[in-house]
Amino acid sequence: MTRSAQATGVSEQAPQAAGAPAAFAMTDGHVHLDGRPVLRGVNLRIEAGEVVAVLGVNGSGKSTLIRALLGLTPLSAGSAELFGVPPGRFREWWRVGYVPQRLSVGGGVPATVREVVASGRVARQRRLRPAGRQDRAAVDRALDAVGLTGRAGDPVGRLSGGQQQRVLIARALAGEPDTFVMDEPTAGVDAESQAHLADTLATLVRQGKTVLLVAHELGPMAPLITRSIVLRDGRVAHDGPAAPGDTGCHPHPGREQERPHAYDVAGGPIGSGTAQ
Ligand SMILES: Nc1ncnc2c1ncn2[C@@H]1O[C@H](COP(=O)(O)OP(=O)(O)OP(=O)(O)O)[C@@H](O)[C@H]1O
Repeated sequence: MTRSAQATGVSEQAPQAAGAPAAFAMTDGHVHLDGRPVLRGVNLRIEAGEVVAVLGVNGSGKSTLIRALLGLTPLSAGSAELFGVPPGRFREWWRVGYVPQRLSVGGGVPATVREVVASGRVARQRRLRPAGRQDRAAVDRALDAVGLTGRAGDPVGRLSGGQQQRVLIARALAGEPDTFVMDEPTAGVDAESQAHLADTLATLVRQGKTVLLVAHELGPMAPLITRSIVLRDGRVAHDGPAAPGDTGCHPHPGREQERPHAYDVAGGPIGSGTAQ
């Protein structure tokens, strides 16, 4: 295990003031895609400072849930809020670092690693102002955090899948947000990149950042997770603390692969009706 994955220590950030709005909230959220219900009556509230894993079988609606929380996929019914504001009216986008499942600048775009990471500063920069010293320093720190300083000048297309995932994480870090949303950051990622991610995540946890991540396999990130939400067929099947060693009837975030996919609250396997 990497050094900081073991250090799940106390947050360096002051606790959230009482009465502060949740980082994410959804009330009776429904999403239909192609006329099919994908999210069905989801209720959840994620406070600032929580480190939450969203688990579930393929097609259970994990990506759709986080996209809906960010306003990237519209709700067909119900409501969502980001820091107390509906996503459509939310303006403080610098507060949220989103790490999508895949790098989308790849195909033929000759952007360098540094350029992609620097794009994470956009929400922080004032319009039409060139990047300043602070921006460059933030990009340098982000590259260093994911171990890609030496690759900064390389086209991203030349990096491995795991390294490209680290570029996306660095892009989110560069914006210095207080909240991270990561969609399967370890999917198809090599062991070295997984260890880097666990290190980075441990640092974020120590800093008191809010983290919401979708994962199939938590691996070295498992000890950092404070809460797990399991989706089943577009509904929340489990929502509770992810205590290490708690293998009772609750899903254990780090052991999905041992028991094919997540388990439901009754301890039985989640139906595979929606698996792809
Ligand atoms: N743009 C879309 N149009 C139509 N259906 C979609 C769209 N995106 C996702 N779906 C469907 O919605 C369901 C939930 O997809 P989603 O990607 O949210 O699941 P997931 O739990 O994140 O799956 P995975 O683990 O495979 O990423 C799936 O059945 C999927 O096929």
